[in-house]
Amino acid sequence: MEAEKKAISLLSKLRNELQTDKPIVPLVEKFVDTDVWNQYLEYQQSLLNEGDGKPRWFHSPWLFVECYMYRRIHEAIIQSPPINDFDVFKESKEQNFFESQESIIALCTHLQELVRTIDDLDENQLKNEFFKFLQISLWGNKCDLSLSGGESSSQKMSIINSLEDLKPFILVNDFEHLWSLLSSCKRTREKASVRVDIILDNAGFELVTDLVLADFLLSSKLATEVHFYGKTIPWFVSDTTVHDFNWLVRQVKHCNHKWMSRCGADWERYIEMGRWVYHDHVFWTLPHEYSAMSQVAPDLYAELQKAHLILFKGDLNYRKLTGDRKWEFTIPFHQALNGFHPAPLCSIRTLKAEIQVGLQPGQGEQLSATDPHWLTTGKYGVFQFDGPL
Ligand SMILES: O=P(O)(O)OC[C@@]1(O)O[C@H](CO)[C@@H](O)[C@@H]1O
Ligand SMILES: [Mn+2]
Repeated sequence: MEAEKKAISLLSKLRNELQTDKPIVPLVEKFVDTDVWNQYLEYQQSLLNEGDGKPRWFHSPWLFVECYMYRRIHEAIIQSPPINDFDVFKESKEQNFFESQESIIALCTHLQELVRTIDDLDENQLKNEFFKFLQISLWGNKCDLSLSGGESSSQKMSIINSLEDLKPFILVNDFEHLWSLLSSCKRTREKASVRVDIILDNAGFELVTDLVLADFLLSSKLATEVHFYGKTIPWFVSDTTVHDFNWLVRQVKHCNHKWMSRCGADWERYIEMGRWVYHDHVFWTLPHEYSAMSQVAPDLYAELQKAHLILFKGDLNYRKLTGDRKWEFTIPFHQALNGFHPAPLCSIRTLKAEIQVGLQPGQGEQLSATDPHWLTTGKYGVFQFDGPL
């Protein structure tokens, strides 16, 4: 109880600093990333030459202060032993999973039925199925808990039946590039292994859509191994940690629905066999944009270079890919990536923040005229690809 009281008082102090636009203060508790964070703070400070020269909550880049807020929430917890590994968002992540049960059952059933006949599918049918699983994973990204302020954001309807209706809301669709990349890897068989890396976003329903996609990639032989990347600390409310990942696979396996538990058993086997590999890296919960990765986390960059394709899930990843800058809508994605190119990559993201690149001339303006909130509601999505150099 003493520890809880301490954590709560640190959290109210944080809320007060935020609400009254206090200066952003260095982190104090020693942790693996404390020094890197404080260096970044100094860097932000060096960019300022007005006022008292201190970055403040209302006057600093949103990407930076938003990440900082989640890092400070974590600091309040690690400063309060013995509850120092408590996940403040665990309950809402689990609730999202349970509330989406019916949709999850529908997805697992679809996958299991498909897998049984997958070898009989012709090229075109396989391509259609691949596109379906990608769309499921895309719209799964609507279900984050950060945009809704932690309020329930589960998937109650079966997503598979909505895919056709949602197609007009895909603003950039580079699906053909993904298909030709993976199908040519498979056809030419020049590579013994084909590796797809998925930079995960939210736990709960979205994670199921990602695992179902990853399962399809193996079952269809479009990939031979899938590597996942999650967060090392609770992040943006719903983001996946290793505990969420393992918890979800266990839950799916122990569910008393035949096809759902079959999925869970398959997934556990993939992990045991090393066909699915989960990676942790502290870089994902730093405030840096991804063009800084090769400098700040060269080991992670080198790991990503081993992939034939990297899928970046979600809105925050998109903001970090593009540096969260005020780009023109028509700037090419490749340019906005600012030199970040460990391997061919694709962003799978519903739009929840005011940034979008790579649109056709006039497309953004037209959307603004017809739907003023198109950038932030999660109603629209993209498959945006940056291919081999
Ligand atoms: O990365 P995700 O889960 O798709 O979205 C995270 C998000 O909801 O959090 C922020 C708002 O707090 C925005 O960057 C974004 O809309
Ligand atoms: Mn998220």
